Amino acid sequence: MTASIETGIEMPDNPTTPILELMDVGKSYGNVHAVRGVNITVRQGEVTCVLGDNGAGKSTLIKVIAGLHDYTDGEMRVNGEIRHFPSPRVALSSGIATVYQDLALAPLMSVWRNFFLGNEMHKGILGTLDTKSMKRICGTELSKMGIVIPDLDRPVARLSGGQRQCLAIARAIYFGAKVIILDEPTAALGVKQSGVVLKYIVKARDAGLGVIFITHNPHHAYLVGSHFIILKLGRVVLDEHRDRLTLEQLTTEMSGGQELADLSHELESMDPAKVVAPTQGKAHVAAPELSRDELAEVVAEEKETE
Ligand SMILES: Nc1ncnc2c1ncn2[C@@H]1O[C@H](COP(=O)(O)OP(=O)(O)OP(=O)(O)O)[C@@H](O)[C@H]1O
Repeated sequence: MTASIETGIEMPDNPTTPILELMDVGKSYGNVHAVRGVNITVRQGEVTCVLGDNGAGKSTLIKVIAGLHDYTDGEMRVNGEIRHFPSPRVALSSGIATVYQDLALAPLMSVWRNFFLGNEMHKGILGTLDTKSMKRICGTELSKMGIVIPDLDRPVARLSGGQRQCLAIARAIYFGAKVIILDEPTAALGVKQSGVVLKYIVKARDAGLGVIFITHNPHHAYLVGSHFIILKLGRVVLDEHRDRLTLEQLTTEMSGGQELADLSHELESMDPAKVVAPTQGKAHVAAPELSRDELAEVVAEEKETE
């Protein structure tokens, strides 16, 4: 193992060995197959984007990698070794950190207290809190990753959503993450704040981490992603590297891809004269108009079948 100069994070000696690999991984809850046959390779210095609609299996995938649930099929390898994590703590000690949407920050506590929450530094025989060192390290780590928070005593509740996300990510990196899973980090943010987080994802990537970016948003994913996986009903329906995929293709695939194309053809083939504009909130299709002769034919046919 070697340590990255920037972050002090241990990296595999052979950089070609993926940090994390899922091979045909499946997870069932009783009869419900939440994910099936999932293959994902996460490498250091790459952002792997996992996209999918509601119910696609994203949360289940996070839970499997983060050690909340064990997988029921396939293999998960960390640095080439097959692993089953019995708990999130074990996943974390193996360098896999997850930043959930609720961030696990204490809003009324200061920035530096949150940075060290659960990992406080102590000094002297009385074991008093080493406030000075914690503030110094917190400031250095945040500025190393390009986050400027002038007052580290400020309560976290007074930071912007983007800054809070970055603080949670910086904390995970400082405490040894090699793979960082970001659960929809831009979902609740506006454009500017999303930009703050996306820049930070790039910084984490450039510091040599393997980033798994879970999102609904193909535009955000495409700005930072090295490769893209779309899950649908628990299966991988797209797995492509950036150089083989355009934003347009990714957006189309995310919004339904082939299904939308089929629907579009179906709609185009419908006679517009037979589709009536919505009336009082209800769309209806007009009954086909028949000529007198056609009507007589239909009546005759119906009589025959009676
Ligand atoms: N604990 C559980 N027990 C039974 N079924 C579950 C459980 N958790 C998830 N599922 C099912 O597994 C499938 C995938 O759910 P999952 O929550 O992983 O999807 P998701 O992509 O994260 O969706 P969302 O974006 O809505 O959170 C769904 O059909 C869901 O109902």
